[in-house]
Amino acid sequence: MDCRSDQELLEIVHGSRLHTAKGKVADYIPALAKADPDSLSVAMAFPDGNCYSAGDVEKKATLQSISKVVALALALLDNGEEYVFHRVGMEPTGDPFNSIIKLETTKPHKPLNPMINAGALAVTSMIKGDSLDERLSRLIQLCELITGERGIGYNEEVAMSELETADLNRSLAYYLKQYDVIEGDVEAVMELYTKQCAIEMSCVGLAKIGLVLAMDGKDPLTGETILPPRVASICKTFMVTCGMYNASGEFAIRVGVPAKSGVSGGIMAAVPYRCGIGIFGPSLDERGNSIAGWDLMEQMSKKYDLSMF
Ligand SMILES: NC(=O)CC[C@H](N)C(=O)O
Repeated sequence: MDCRSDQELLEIVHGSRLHTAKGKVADYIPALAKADPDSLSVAMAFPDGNCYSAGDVEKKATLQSISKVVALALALLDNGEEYVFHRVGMEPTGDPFNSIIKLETTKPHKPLNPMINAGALAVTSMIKGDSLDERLSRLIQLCELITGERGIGYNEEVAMSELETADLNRSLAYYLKQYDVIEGDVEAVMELYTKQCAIEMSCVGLAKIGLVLAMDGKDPLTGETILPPRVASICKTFMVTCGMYNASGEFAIRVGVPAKSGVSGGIMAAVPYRCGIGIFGPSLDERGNSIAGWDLMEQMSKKYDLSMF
């Protein structure tokens, strides 16, 4: 049985909210430390157009690593599979998202997948456009097309805060430039990447992204192809193998759906042919996933039998 009311979700939110106290808001990007650790919101979007939600649904938050999925889709559309995977691999790392270690030990020196920071920086550098503004607006336009929402923007304070403190990401990007994985100006890539990570939406927007991926790239109401099925399939596969950082294996066992998280506490999930799920809950566990969001996903997976395995 699928969810049929906001009230059903509210009951699950009440239970999961108890977990927020056990986690911690990300503070390595100083502006993210301002988030309310007790905040929690969830939305489930269905192919029939119904969307149920509960918690602090109106609150917008930044995508952070969830943006890596949309950026990958755009880089694939711009360059094709062969070009992209010549520069970025397809394997999970088992390491934290910002780790540099395998970049040096793997030969050739290309990032192992597009969901870790090194891989995402390479992918972002492949987005086409004549200027940084054009590249960013193409990415935002794709977000608008997928969510069906207009007026999506990015949070300037969060973007600046990350750009000023992103020394680790900067070192990953310069390392990649050395080995020609990133071409062109590293600082421009850094600026685009931090703005991309700071794109803002509510949990409803996240659920809509999940829904389009769940429906193989189609808008279920109009039947319009928003992303080619192959692109949607690649995105979902990476979400299963690498979407929840170095907790992706455990998440597959406990929840069993393609999902991508971000350090703002977002989780975007695509339950094949059933629904899209969006969550924001800024309090994180030690691996950088929303602690209450993870619990919500587990409870929803049990209640609605969501696991694809
Ligand atoms: N895990 C994340 O959400 C990381 C995104 C963040 N902008 C970073 O690059 O560190």
